[in-house]
Order: sequence, then C-alpha cells, then structure tokens
Amino acid sequence: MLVTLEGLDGSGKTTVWEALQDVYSDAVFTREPTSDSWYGEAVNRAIGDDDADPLATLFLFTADHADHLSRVVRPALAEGNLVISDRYSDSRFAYQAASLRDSDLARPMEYIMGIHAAFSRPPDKTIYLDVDPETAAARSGATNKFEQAAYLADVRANYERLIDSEPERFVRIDATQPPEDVLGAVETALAEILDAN
Ligand SMILES: Nc1ncnc2c1ncn2[C@@H]1O[C@H](COP(=O)(O)OP(=O)(O)O)[C@@H](O)[C@H]1O
Ligand SMILES: Cc1cn([C@H]2C[C@H](O)[C@@H](COP(=O)(O)OP(=O)(O)O)O2)c(=O)[nH]c1=O
Repeated sequence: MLVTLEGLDGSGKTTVWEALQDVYSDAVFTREPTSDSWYGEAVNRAIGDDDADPLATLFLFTADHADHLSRVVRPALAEGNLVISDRYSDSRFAYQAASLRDSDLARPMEYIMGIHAAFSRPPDKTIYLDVDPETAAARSGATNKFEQAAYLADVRANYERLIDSEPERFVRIDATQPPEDVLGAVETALAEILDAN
C-alpha cells in the first residue's frame, strides 16, 4: 500500500514522516524530491535557481519521480511493503500547476496529470497537512521561491482542487495544531487506513 504525505512547505510533513519511522519500523520510508540520486540533485539545483524555467523544472521533478518509481516505490510495493512517501505526484499537480499558471499551457494541472497518468502509480491514500500560506511561509523560513506566501496560496488552492476531485483518497489534518497533536491525528488516520485495507 502506498500512503503519501502532502502539504505546503512548513506544514510539518517531514516532522511527521520522521516520527512515523519509530512507529512503523517495517514500512519503507521515502521522499520526493529524492535525496539519493543525481535526478534529485538536478531537482535541487532547479529549486535553488530563481531563473529556472518552470516547464523544464516540471520535467526534472517528473524525471526524478520516474526514477523513484522504478528504483524504490514499485519494488517495495511488489514485495508487499507499506510505502510512506514525504511528497509524491500531488506536489507536482499543486506546485508546478501554480508555477505554470501564466504559461502558454491552457490547463497546467490537467497537462501535468496527463503526463503522470501514462506511467505513474497513484497513491492509495494521501494525508494532507493543512496549514494557511502565511504560517507555512513563516515556518519554512521563506528561503526559496516556492516558500513565499502568495505562491503558497495558489498551491493551496490547487491542493483543494485535488481534494475536491478525489475526496475518498485524502485525509485532511489540521496542521496548525501543536506538533504532538498533528502527529497523534496522523497516527490515528494511518491506523484507520491500515485497518480498512
Ligand atoms: N505542528 C507544528 N507547529 C509548529 N511548528 C511546527 C509544526 N510542525 C513542524 N513545525 C516546525 O516547522 C518547521 C517546518 O517543519 P517540517 O516538518 O520541516 O515541514 P515540511 O516538511 O512540511 O516543510 C520546522 O522548524 C518544524 O520544527
Ligand atoms: C516533490 C515536489 C516538491 N516541490 C517543491 C516543494 C518544496 O518547496 C521544494 C522541496 O521539497 P521538500 O524538500 O519536500 O521541502 P519541504 O520539506 O520544505 O516541504 O520542492 C515541487 O515544487 N514539486 C514537486 O513535485
């Protein structure tokens, strides 16, 4: 089973993902962008480059996803593991659709979803850590172009579109709560997901 954690920068995904490793010690914990491949390194260069072309950046993130799928996610699922990924395809649908909002693409989110549909493996469930853009930008330190409140407001609206279109896949958690309460809510949600599976 593939469970993903999604949310704005600073929503607390990584904090939760690290804490879950103590609870679900048999699960495979992974993340996007990947942190152990040259594709991930290329993505990180694009994140740090204020002049990076948004369409080229989409394809770098998507290349990293293709490598992540073939090297980590599909083999782990084939062995029957629970896979928990800190960010996954919804990050592209939300972030790159916002970056490409004023591009020549008529419907950026649909375009990005179409690219993924041809080869990707959708998550079974997605835990969405919901936080307002101002809190997200403040917590993340607004150190890169993706961490600005105005941009994150667009990203958040895109996440809402995704949740509206597939409400059964998403579990929304209020991520403005203290960290221990967020973790407790995620653990409860995950236990219910695994029970129902
Ligand atoms: N629920 C929370 N309340 C307040 N601060 C938090 C909470 N969760 C995480 N933080 C802090 O916010 C910052 C970003 O958290 P992080 O887990 O890295 O978020 P993300 O991976 O979603 O960007 C860190 O300094 C972390 O300690
Ligand atoms: C996976 C992914 C991340 N991103 C962005 C979100 C973050 O600003 C940045 C790095 O992701 P990440 O390292 O997960 O940052 P954080 O822990 O702060 O949430 O890349 C995209 O724009 N598209 C994607 O497909």
